[in-house]
Amino acid sequence: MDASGYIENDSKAMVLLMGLRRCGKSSICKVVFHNMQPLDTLYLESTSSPSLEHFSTLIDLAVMELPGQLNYFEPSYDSERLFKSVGALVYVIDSQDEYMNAITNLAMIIDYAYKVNPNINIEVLIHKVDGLSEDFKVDAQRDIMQRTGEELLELGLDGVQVSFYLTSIFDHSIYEAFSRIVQKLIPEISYLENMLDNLIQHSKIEKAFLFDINSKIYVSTDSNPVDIQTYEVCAEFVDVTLDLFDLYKNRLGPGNNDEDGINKPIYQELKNVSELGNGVILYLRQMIRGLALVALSRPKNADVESCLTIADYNIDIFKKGLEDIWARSKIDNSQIKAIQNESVNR
Ligand SMILES: Nc1nc2c(ncn2[C@@H]2O[C@H](COP(=O)(O)OP(=O)(O)OP(=O)(O)O)[C@@H](O)[C@H]2O)c(=O)[nH]1
Repeated sequence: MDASGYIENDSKAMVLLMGLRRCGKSSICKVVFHNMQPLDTLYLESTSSPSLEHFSTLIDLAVMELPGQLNYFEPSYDSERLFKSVGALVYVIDSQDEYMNAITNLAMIIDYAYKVNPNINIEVLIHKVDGLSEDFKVDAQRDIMQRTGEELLELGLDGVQVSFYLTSIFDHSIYEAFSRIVQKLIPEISYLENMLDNLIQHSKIEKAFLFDINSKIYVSTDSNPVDIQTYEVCAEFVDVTLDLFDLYKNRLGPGNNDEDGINKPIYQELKNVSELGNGVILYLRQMIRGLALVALSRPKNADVESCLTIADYNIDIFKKGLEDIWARSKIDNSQIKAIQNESVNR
């Protein structure tokens, strides 16, 4: 595996989701990757065996959920192979429950994971914060960070980098956290950020996100800080666009028949532009591999039509750049595989 968390043999970045029982792992997977309504997770049954979710954005990603009751360190379980193939370890702590056991468990897992795979990203979700008051949230975060630091110090692991996120499935915080976790696994992330910076500078755009349409995780954004409300507006725009698109997607094309004379639907690129009551313009355009660019702009006194024409033109160029990056990353992967095969055959 390279530094960015790729599994050498199948070029997939793996995210491992762990935590004690009932901390919320399955709910996170269901809400983020299967669009389940948060309230419906109340009735989820306890997970008894590891489950795997695949999704393809600019990178192919796999999220594996390990059940809380599994003992990863018993000899029959090949933990070493598992941890070696992981790019990010996401550990979920239930902030509404007594969390000392979880912190001890987390420190033990970090100790093991870090020895097996020093490149692993350690990410901690302080989860279910919807039930906590603002003050309590900050206190819980400080307390969990401090206690984790102390546990790691005791194990001689004080140099290990651990990132913490406050999350809940009842708002957008879980998507924001997953976005940041996934971005760390994308080797081309700095190019993408530069390209988005260029795009917004030349197109009167205030903020742009590159969304994975299915999960609404953003795989990249420009370098301006992310304001969660802007993210929410853009994520909801993805939902509205998909709903509208589903209504019309089977439009048949007159004269667009296949060799058996059957009328085929016309391929339509996903695109939506909408002006809100406060003058904000939202723009969505399909890119490659399940990705969509969503941009927010406030043209104020400028001519909206000409702003959109310029944006269209620049987004065409951005899309070509994205196709180039994708083509290049495929070549790089196949070269790595060829080199690996060669060294195996020698
Ligand atoms: N308030 C609140 N409840 C949550 C949140 N996320 C999950 N839950 C609830 O927590 C309970 C346990 O969630 P699960 O997803 O089944 O937990 P799990 O970690 O997969 O549990 P095991 O499968 O036993 O390992 C469910 O009743 C969820 O509705 C959250 O963000 N806020």
